[in-house]
This record gives sequence, structure tokens and C-alpha cells, in this order.
Amino acid sequence: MDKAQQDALKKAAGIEAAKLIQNGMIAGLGTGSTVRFLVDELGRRVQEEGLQFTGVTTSRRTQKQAEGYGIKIVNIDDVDHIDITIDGADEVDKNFNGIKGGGAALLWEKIVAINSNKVVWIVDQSKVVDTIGKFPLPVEVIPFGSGQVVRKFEAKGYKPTLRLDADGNPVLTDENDYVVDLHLERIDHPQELAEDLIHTVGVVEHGLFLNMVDQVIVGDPAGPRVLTNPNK
Ligand SMILES: O=C(CO)[C@H](O)[C@H](O)COP(=O)(O)O
Repeated sequence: MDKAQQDALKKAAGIEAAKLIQNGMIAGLGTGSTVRFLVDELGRRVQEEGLQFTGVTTSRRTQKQAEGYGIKIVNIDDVDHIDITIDGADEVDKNFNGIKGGGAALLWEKIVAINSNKVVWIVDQSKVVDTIGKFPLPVEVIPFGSGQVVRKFEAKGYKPTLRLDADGNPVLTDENDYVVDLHLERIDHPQELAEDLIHTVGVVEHGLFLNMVDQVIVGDPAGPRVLTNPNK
């Protein structure tokens, strides 16, 4: 599948998911190229159909895009609930365990997700996998002592790399943290790995989102299809 085909599937999933947002809702808006299509469609509905909803964004990038369409964005601490959050993902398996953070927004994404009544992911079909881990697992770490964290990960065989931008500088999250990507190839015991990572001093959050999603809308050449998590 080339990039144009993949983008078409992402766009179809984004447009399908936009139908879930109704007048008066408080909606979490994720981050990434798939979510961009979602926000474009929501922006169109706001401008052409008069849709009115309030958004809580998972990154400054998404906030900027949404506000550009006139979508009202508020701080997460200024709402008492979030009806639904729609976000992208890097991989998801049949147990609805996923990897997120390819766009370095995993921390805010997880905070918004756990405070949402319903979580929906939008992905193209290539992201539905048997076993997660082929996609490098992002881990957000505090810059101070991050080299020591990387060494600890190396010693455990996690094959870490510090994520760098095009100029060779560390990528910074919206919280000014670093991202370390773990090149694990496959994750057979995600729960154990999650426990290990979150108990490593210096780690703020990791990109394992385990059984946190209610529905996945998969962009498929035959049309978007919905996977529903039976365990939520
Ligand atoms: O987790 C994310 C950002 O931190 C994204 O949702 C994930 O990386 C998917 O991105 P894309 O839609 O561009 O493929």
C-alpha cells in the first residue's frame, strides 16, 4: 500500500468517526495524520452544518488546527466529563491492546483517554496486527537523567533510541520531555512490560494503551469497518 492509498483509508476512517460527534458533546480530539482528517471533517460540519461541540485536545498541534475551524477548545480541567475521544493509533491487536505515541503526544493522549466515557481509534488497515511491537514503542522520559534511563533499557534488551528531529536534536513533547523508542519487534507480555516501564524512575508515561479503547474504526478498501471491544 503506498502513502496515497494509506491516506485515503485514514481519511475514510476520520470522516466515518466524525459522525459520532453530535451537538452539545464534549469531545477529546487526538493527534496525528489520521486525526487531521477527522478535524477537517468536523471543521466542515461546524462551518457548513452549524455543528456545535466543545473539544479537549491532546496536543497543541490539534488545538491549532481545530481552533482554525472555529471549534471551541477548552482545558481538560475545565470540563466535568468527556463524552467521547477519537484518536489515532500506531498498532492495535485483537485484544484491543495498542501502541500510541508515534506523534509524541502519548502522555496527553492517555490523560484524555482515561477521562473519557468512550474511546474510539481511527486507523488504516495496516495498523491492525496479530502482535504489537513491530512499531517502536514510545516512552516519554524526563530529560534529566534520560541517558541513564536509556542505559537501563539497553541492559534489559529493549533496544532504545532517543527520538531526534531532522536537525539531530531530541524531539520534545508538549511537556518538554524526550521520547525514547523501544525497538522490541514483538511484545508478548504487554502488561508486564507496562508495569516495568512505569516503575522506571524518569519515565513519565509509555505508549502501551492496554484495553483502553471501546471501538476501532478501520479504514479498509471495502469501506470503514468497526471493531467493538467486548471487554469494555
Ligand atoms: O499516537 C499518536 C500521536 O502521539 C498518533 O495517534 C499515532 O501515532 C497515529 O498517527 P497517524 O494517524 O499519523 O498514523
